[in-house]
Amino acid sequence: MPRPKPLAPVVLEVSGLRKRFGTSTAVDDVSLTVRRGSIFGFVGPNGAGKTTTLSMVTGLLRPDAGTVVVGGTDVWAAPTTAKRKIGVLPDRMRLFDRLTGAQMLYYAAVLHGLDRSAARSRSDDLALALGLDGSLDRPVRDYSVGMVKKISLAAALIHSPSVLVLDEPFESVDPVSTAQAVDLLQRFAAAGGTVVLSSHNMDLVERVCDSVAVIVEGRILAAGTLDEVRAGESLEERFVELAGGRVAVEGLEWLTTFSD
Ligand SMILES: Nc1ncnc2c1ncn2[C@@H]1O[C@H](COP(=O)(O)OP(=O)(O)OP(=O)(O)O)[C@@H](O)[C@H]1O
Repeated sequence: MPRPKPLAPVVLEVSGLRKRFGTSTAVDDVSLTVRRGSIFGFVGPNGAGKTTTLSMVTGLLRPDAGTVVVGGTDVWAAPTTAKRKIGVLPDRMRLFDRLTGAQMLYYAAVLHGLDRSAARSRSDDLALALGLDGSLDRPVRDYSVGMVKKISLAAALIHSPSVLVLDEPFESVDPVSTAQAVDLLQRFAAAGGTVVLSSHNMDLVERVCDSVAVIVEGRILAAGTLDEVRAGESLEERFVELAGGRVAVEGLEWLTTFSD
Protein backbone atom coordinates (compact mmCIF):
# COMPACT_ATOMS: atom_id res chain seq x y z
CA MET A 1 0.00 0.00 0.00
CA PRO A 2 1.44 3.42 -0.89
CA ARG A 3 2.10 5.76 2.03
CA PRO A 4 -0.04 8.88 2.48
CA LYS A 5 1.72 12.22 1.98
CA PRO A 6 0.54 14.29 4.99
CA LEU A 7 3.22 16.95 4.59
CA ALA A 8 3.20 17.27 0.81
CA PRO A 9 1.71 20.48 -0.60
CA VAL A 10 -1.94 20.46 -1.63
CA VAL A 11 -2.20 20.41 -5.45
CA LEU A 12 -5.94 19.96 -5.80
CA GLU A 13 -8.43 21.74 -3.57
CA VAL A 14 -12.11 21.24 -4.24
CA SER A 15 -14.49 23.31 -2.09
CA GLY A 16 -18.26 23.19 -1.85
CA LEU A 17 -18.98 21.82 -5.33
CA ARG A 18 -22.64 21.50 -6.22
CA LYS A 19 -24.48 20.42 -9.33
CA ARG A 20 -28.17 19.93 -9.98
CA PHE A 21 -29.77 18.37 -13.04
CA GLY A 22 -33.37 19.58 -13.12
CA THR A 23 -34.80 18.89 -9.70
CA SER A 24 -32.24 16.30 -8.61
CA THR A 25 -28.98 17.12 -6.91
CA ALA A 26 -26.11 15.07 -8.37
CA VAL A 27 -23.30 16.65 -6.32
CA ASP A 28 -24.02 18.22 -2.97
CA ASP A 29 -21.33 20.31 -1.28
CA VAL A 30 -18.33 18.17 -2.20
CA SER A 31 -14.94 19.22 -0.83
CA LEU A 32 -11.69 17.29 -1.35
CA THR A 33 -8.01 17.89 -0.68
CA VAL A 34 -5.39 16.02 -2.69
CA ARG A 35 -1.67 16.28 -1.96
CA ARG A 36 1.30 16.16 -4.31
CA GLY A 37 2.53 12.64 -5.06
CA SER A 38 -0.74 11.09 -3.94
CA ILE A 39 -2.82 8.50 -5.77
CA PHE A 40 -6.31 9.39 -4.62
CA GLY A 41 -9.23 7.00 -5.08
CA PHE A 42 -12.76 8.31 -5.62
CA VAL A 43 -15.31 5.59 -5.01
CA GLY A 44 -19.09 5.35 -4.74
CA PRO A 45 -22.08 3.40 -6.01
CA ASN A 46 -23.53 3.82 -9.52
CA GLY A 47 -25.02 7.27 -9.91
CA ALA A 48 -23.34 8.61 -6.75
CA GLY A 49 -21.85 11.64 -8.52
CA LYS A 50 -18.27 10.60 -9.32
CA THR A 51 -18.30 11.46 -13.02
CA THR A 52 -20.21 14.68 -12.37
CA THR A 53 -17.65 15.73 -9.73
CA LEU A 54 -14.62 14.80 -11.84
CA SER A 55 -16.10 16.63 -14.85
CA MET A 56 -16.39 19.79 -12.75
CA VAL A 57 -12.86 19.28 -11.40
CA THR A 58 -11.38 19.09 -14.90
CA GLY A 59 -13.25 22.05 -16.39
CA LEU A 60 -15.63 19.98 -18.53
CA LEU A 61 -18.86 20.73 -16.63
CA ARG A 62 -19.64 24.07 -15.00
CA PRO A 63 -20.52 23.77 -11.29
CA ASP A 64 -23.58 25.51 -9.85
CA ALA A 65 -21.42 26.45 -6.87
CA GLY A 66 -17.99 25.78 -5.42
CA THR A 67 -14.39 26.15 -6.53
CA VAL A 68 -11.64 23.92 -7.88
CA VAL A 69 -8.01 24.99 -7.56
CA VAL A 70 -5.29 22.98 -9.33
CA GLY A 71 -1.67 23.86 -8.63
CA GLY A 72 -2.74 27.31 -7.41
CA THR A 73 -4.96 28.01 -10.45
CA ASP A 74 -8.74 28.31 -10.24
CA VAL A 75 -10.06 25.92 -12.91
CA TRP A 76 -13.17 27.95 -13.64
CA ALA A 77 -11.56 31.41 -13.39
CA ALA A 78 -8.50 30.54 -15.50
CA PRO A 79 -9.43 27.40 -17.44
CA THR A 80 -6.66 27.61 -20.07
CA THR A 81 -3.87 27.79 -17.52
CA ALA A 82 -5.48 25.15 -15.32
CA LYS A 83 -6.03 22.72 -18.20
CA ARG A 84 -2.33 22.75 -19.03
CA LYS A 85 -1.70 21.21 -15.62
CA ILE A 86 -4.33 18.49 -15.92
CA GLY A 87 -4.45 15.25 -17.89
CA VAL A 88 -7.98 13.92 -18.21
CA LEU A 89 -9.47 10.54 -18.94
CA PRO A 90 -13.20 11.28 -19.07
CA ASP A 91 -15.69 8.46 -18.55
CA ARG A 92 -17.63 8.71 -21.78
CA MET A 93 -15.29 10.49 -24.06
CA ARG A 94 -16.33 11.17 -27.63
CA LEU A 95 -13.28 10.25 -29.62
CA PHE A 96 -12.25 11.22 -33.10
CA ASP A 97 -12.36 7.53 -33.77
CA ARG A 98 -11.68 7.63 -37.49
CA LEU A 99 -8.12 8.51 -36.54
CA THR A 100 -5.63 5.75 -35.94
CA GLY A 101 -4.23 5.34 -32.43
CA ALA A 102 -0.99 6.97 -33.58
CA GLN A 103 -2.84 9.96 -35.07
CA MET A 104 -4.93 10.37 -31.93
CA LEU A 105 -1.86 10.48 -29.71
CA TYR A 106 -0.11 12.79 -32.16
CA TYR A 107 -2.97 15.30 -32.04
CA ALA A 108 -3.26 15.05 -28.26
CA ALA A 109 0.47 15.83 -28.05
CA VAL A 110 0.51 18.65 -30.59
CA LEU A 111 -2.57 20.29 -29.05
CA HIS A 112 -0.59 20.45 -25.83
CA GLY A 113 2.35 22.11 -27.58
CA LEU A 114 4.71 19.15 -28.04
CA ASP A 115 6.84 19.05 -31.16
CA ARG A 116 6.60 16.30 -33.76
CA SER A 117 9.53 14.23 -32.57
CA ALA A 118 8.53 14.35 -28.87
CA ALA A 119 5.00 13.40 -29.91
CA ARG A 120 6.26 10.38 -31.83
CA SER A 121 8.68 9.12 -29.19
CA ARG A 122 6.22 9.61 -26.32
CA SER A 123 3.49 7.82 -28.32
CA ASP A 124 5.81 4.86 -28.87
CA ASP A 125 6.79 4.78 -25.17
CA LEU A 126 3.16 4.89 -24.01
CA ALA A 127 1.99 2.32 -26.57
CA LEU A 128 4.66 -0.07 -25.38
CA ALA A 129 3.94 0.57 -21.70
CA LEU A 130 0.20 -0.01 -22.19
CA GLY A 131 0.41 -2.95 -24.59
CA LEU A 132 -0.86 -1.00 -27.61
CA ASP A 133 2.22 -1.38 -29.74
CA GLY A 134 1.15 -3.14 -32.90
CA SER A 135 -2.28 -1.45 -32.75
CA LEU A 136 -1.31 2.17 -33.31
CA ASP A 137 -1.87 2.04 -37.06
CA ARG A 138 -5.46 0.82 -36.74
CA PRO A 139 -8.41 3.22 -36.56
CA VAL A 140 -9.60 3.73 -32.99
CA ARG A 141 -13.18 2.84 -34.00
CA ASP A 142 -11.95 -0.74 -34.55
CA TYR A 143 -10.46 -0.94 -31.04
CA SER A 144 -12.00 -3.06 -28.29
CA VAL A 145 -13.48 -1.29 -25.24
CA GLY A 146 -10.33 -1.95 -23.20
CA MET A 147 -8.07 -0.72 -26.00
CA VAL A 148 -10.08 2.53 -26.19
CA LYS A 149 -9.49 3.01 -22.44
CA LYS A 150 -5.77 2.47 -22.92
CA ILE A 151 -5.39 4.87 -25.86
CA SER A 152 -7.42 7.46 -23.91
CA LEU A 153 -5.13 6.98 -20.91
CA ALA A 154 -2.11 7.43 -23.17
CA ALA A 155 -3.66 10.63 -24.58
CA ALA A 156 -4.18 11.92 -21.01
CA LEU A 157 -0.55 11.24 -20.14
CA ILE A 158 1.24 12.41 -23.27
CA HIS A 159 1.83 16.04 -22.23
CA SER A 160 3.12 14.91 -18.79
CA PRO A 161 0.64 16.98 -16.77
CA SER A 162 1.26 17.41 -13.04
CA VAL A 163 -2.25 16.20 -12.14
CA LEU A 164 -4.04 13.27 -13.73
CA VAL A 165 -7.80 12.89 -13.33
CA LEU A 166 -8.91 9.46 -14.51
CA ASP A 167 -12.54 8.36 -14.55
CA GLU A 168 -12.59 4.56 -14.30
CA PRO A 169 -9.24 4.05 -16.03
CA PHE A 170 -9.18 0.28 -15.53
CA GLU A 171 -12.74 -0.58 -16.56
CA SER A 172 -12.62 -3.36 -19.20
CA VAL A 173 -8.81 -3.35 -19.15
CA ASP A 174 -7.22 -6.81 -18.89
CA PRO A 175 -5.10 -7.75 -15.83
CA VAL A 176 -1.72 -7.51 -17.56
CA SER A 177 -2.46 -4.09 -19.03
CA THR A 178 -3.93 -2.96 -15.69
CA ALA A 179 -0.73 -3.99 -13.91
CA GLN A 180 1.32 -2.08 -16.49
CA ALA A 181 -0.89 0.99 -16.21
CA VAL A 182 -0.67 0.85 -12.39
CA ASP A 183 3.10 0.64 -12.68
CA LEU A 184 3.10 3.72 -14.86
CA LEU A 185 0.88 5.67 -12.44
CA GLN A 186 3.03 4.66 -9.48
CA ARG A 187 6.17 5.88 -11.28
CA PHE A 188 4.37 9.11 -12.14
CA ALA A 189 3.33 9.65 -8.50
CA ALA A 190 6.75 8.70 -7.11
CA ALA A 191 8.23 11.45 -9.30
CA GLY A 192 5.83 14.01 -7.78
CA GLY A 193 2.82 13.68 -10.09
CA THR A 194 -0.65 13.48 -8.57
CA VAL A 195 -3.44 11.09 -9.59
CA VAL A 196 -7.16 11.16 -8.86
CA LEU A 197 -8.97 8.09 -10.12
CA SER A 198 -12.45 6.67 -9.78
CA SER A 199 -12.97 2.94 -9.72
CA HIS A 200 -15.43 0.25 -8.68
CA ASN A 201 -12.58 -2.16 -8.02
CA MET A 202 -12.04 -1.92 -4.25
CA ASP A 203 -9.11 -4.36 -4.21
CA LEU A 204 -7.30 -2.30 -6.77
CA VAL A 205 -8.04 0.97 -4.94
CA GLU A 206 -6.69 -0.59 -1.72
CA ARG A 207 -3.54 -1.69 -3.52
CA VAL A 208 -2.87 1.49 -5.44
CA CYS A 209 -4.34 4.48 -3.58
CA ASP A 210 -2.95 6.11 -0.43
CA SER A 211 -6.06 8.25 0.10
CA VAL A 212 -9.73 7.73 -0.65
CA ALA A 213 -13.07 9.54 -0.66
CA VAL A 214 -16.41 7.73 -0.62
CA ILE A 215 -19.31 9.56 -2.28
CA VAL A 216 -22.90 8.42 -1.83
CA GLU A 217 -25.89 10.28 -3.31
CA GLY A 218 -23.75 13.29 -4.09
CA ARG A 219 -22.20 13.66 -0.63
CA ILE A 220 -18.79 12.71 0.69
CA LEU A 221 -19.42 10.28 3.55
CA ALA A 222 -15.78 9.49 4.30
CA ALA A 223 -12.45 10.90 3.14
CA GLY A 224 -8.86 10.63 4.28
CA THR A 225 -6.01 8.17 4.16
CA LEU A 226 -6.91 4.65 3.13
CA ASP A 227 -6.51 3.47 6.74
CA GLU A 228 -8.72 6.26 8.08
CA VAL A 229 -11.48 5.48 5.61
CA ARG A 230 -11.50 1.71 5.93
CA ALA A 231 -11.32 2.00 9.74
CA GLY A 232 -10.05 -1.52 10.42
CA GLU A 233 -12.28 -3.18 7.83
CA SER A 234 -11.68 -3.93 4.19
CA LEU A 235 -12.47 -1.03 1.88
CA GLU A 236 -15.21 -3.13 0.31
CA GLU A 237 -16.91 -3.77 3.69
CA ARG A 238 -16.69 -0.10 4.58
CA PHE A 239 -17.99 0.90 1.17
CA VAL A 240 -21.02 -1.39 1.44
CA GLU A 241 -21.79 -0.02 4.93
CA LEU A 242 -21.52 3.60 3.80
CA ALA A 243 -23.60 2.89 0.72
CA GLY A 244 -26.43 1.64 2.95
CA GLY A 245 -25.70 -2.09 3.06
CA ARG A 246 -26.89 -4.86 0.80
CA VAL A 247 -30.57 -5.05 -0.01
CA ALA A 248 -32.05 -8.53 0.49
CA VAL A 249 -33.24 -9.86 -2.85
CA GLU A 250 -36.87 -10.91 -2.61
CA GLY A 251 -39.34 -12.05 -5.21
CA LEU A 252 -37.70 -13.04 -8.50
CA GLU A 253 -38.82 -16.67 -8.06
CA TRP A 254 -39.67 -16.59 -11.76
CA LEU A 255 -35.95 -16.26 -12.46
CA THR A 256 -35.41 -19.90 -11.53
CA THR A 257 -38.36 -21.29 -13.48
CA PHE A 258 -36.50 -21.36 -16.83
CA SER A 259 -38.71 -20.83 -19.84
CA ASP A 260 -37.19 -23.60 -21.93
N1 LIG B 1 -26.30 15.27 -18.04
C1 LIG B 1 -27.10 14.79 -17.08
N2 LIG B 1 -28.40 15.09 -17.04
C2 LIG B 1 -29.22 14.64 -16.07
N3 LIG B 1 -28.80 13.87 -15.03
C3 LIG B 1 -27.50 13.54 -15.01
C4 LIG B 1 -26.58 13.98 -16.01
N4 LIG B 1 -25.34 13.50 -15.70
C5 LIG B 1 -25.49 12.80 -14.57
N5 LIG B 1 -26.77 12.83 -14.14
C6 LIG B 1 -27.30 12.21 -12.92
O1 LIG B 1 -26.47 12.61 -11.84
C7 LIG B 1 -26.28 11.53 -10.93
C8 LIG B 1 -24.79 11.25 -10.78
O2 LIG B 1 -24.30 10.68 -11.99
P1 LIG B 1 -22.76 10.36 -12.21
O3 LIG B 1 -22.59 9.94 -13.64
O4 LIG B 1 -21.95 11.49 -11.73
O5 LIG B 1 -22.55 9.10 -11.25
P2 LIG B 1 -21.31 8.12 -11.08
O6 LIG B 1 -21.00 8.06 -9.63
O7 LIG B 1 -20.21 8.50 -12.00
O8 LIG B 1 -21.96 6.72 -11.52
P3 LIG B 1 -21.31 5.38 -12.18
O9 LIG B 1 -20.52 4.70 -11.11
O10 LIG B 1 -22.53 4.58 -12.54
O11 LIG B 1 -20.50 5.79 -13.38
C9 LIG B 1 -27.09 10.35 -11.50
O12 LIG B 1 -28.34 10.33 -10.87
C10 LIG B 1 -27.24 10.69 -12.96
O13 LIG B 1 -28.41 10.15 -13.50
